Amino acid sequence: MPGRQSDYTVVQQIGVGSFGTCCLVKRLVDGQKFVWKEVRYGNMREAEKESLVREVNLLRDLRHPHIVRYIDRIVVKSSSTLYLVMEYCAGGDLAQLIQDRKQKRLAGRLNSMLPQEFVLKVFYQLLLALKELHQNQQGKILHRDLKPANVFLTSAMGDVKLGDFGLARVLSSEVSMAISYVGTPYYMSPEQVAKMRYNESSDVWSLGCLIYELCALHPPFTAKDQKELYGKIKKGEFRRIPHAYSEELFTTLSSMLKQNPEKRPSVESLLQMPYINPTLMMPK
Ligand SMILES: CNC(=O)c1c(C)[nH]c(/C=C2\C(=O)Nc3ccc(Cl)cc32)c1C
Repeated sequence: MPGRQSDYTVVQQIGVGSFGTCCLVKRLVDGQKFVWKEVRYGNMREAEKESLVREVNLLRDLRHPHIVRYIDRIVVKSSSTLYLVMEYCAGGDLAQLIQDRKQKRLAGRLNSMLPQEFVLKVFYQLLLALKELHQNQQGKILHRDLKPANVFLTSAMGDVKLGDFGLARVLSSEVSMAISYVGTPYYMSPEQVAKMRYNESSDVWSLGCLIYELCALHPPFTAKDQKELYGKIKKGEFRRIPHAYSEELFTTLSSMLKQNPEKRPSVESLLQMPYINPTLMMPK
């Protein structure tokens, strides 16, 4: 049964997500911390509202260790606002972590780079999350907005959970594009630039961009404006990640950033790589 706003108290605003404000909240009955995200549906068309309800019901039923758990939903009709109550991730998001490391590098501090062991852990856990979404029993879910700000840490340098997804599919393409790409669309795939269909291999492209950025502390394609960025994405040239990271990892990322979606590795094939999947390295 859906909860009520009065079941929670707002502790503080902690971010502005792609669909609205994020607040740290406490459940009054037990003091447990959660995050709720406001989704203002007042300006949505009827069809969008109906698919939003279907999408939230689908996401509510997802249970996976590397996907942020949807806990509850609260509808406040008077303000046409949906509050999605979700699992609290005390480590914040990967965008903050990358920003912190960039500050360290600018300050000339040593060890500003993220350890390869941590990068590979994030790589593996996000592959498991994408596998769960793409092979979901109730229908394939594409993330469509995989980026550091949508990946959350359970603690500092801890495990990661994928959040803030699926809703982009609900909204009409112009609305979701407008909201999803409030910032610069660094992770947009060549097929999205060409306004072609988005599919699982587009999520693989975005994951390749994300893991590249964890290594280089900047995306593979950067530009001063969107036109230049789209040109670079279509050209497909990018520098090697720092040599502190293995040739194996750079080769894998290069395969994920292939222009032709059909040439990119699948999530399944990436999970079969022993250097990524620790369960494959266990002694027989
Ligand atoms: C400065 N921000 C933070 O410290 C922070 C922390 C500790 N957690 C978060 C964000 C979330 C969090 O902790 N759980 C979430 C579930 C879904 C979404 Cl879209 C966001 C979150 C943030 C933004």
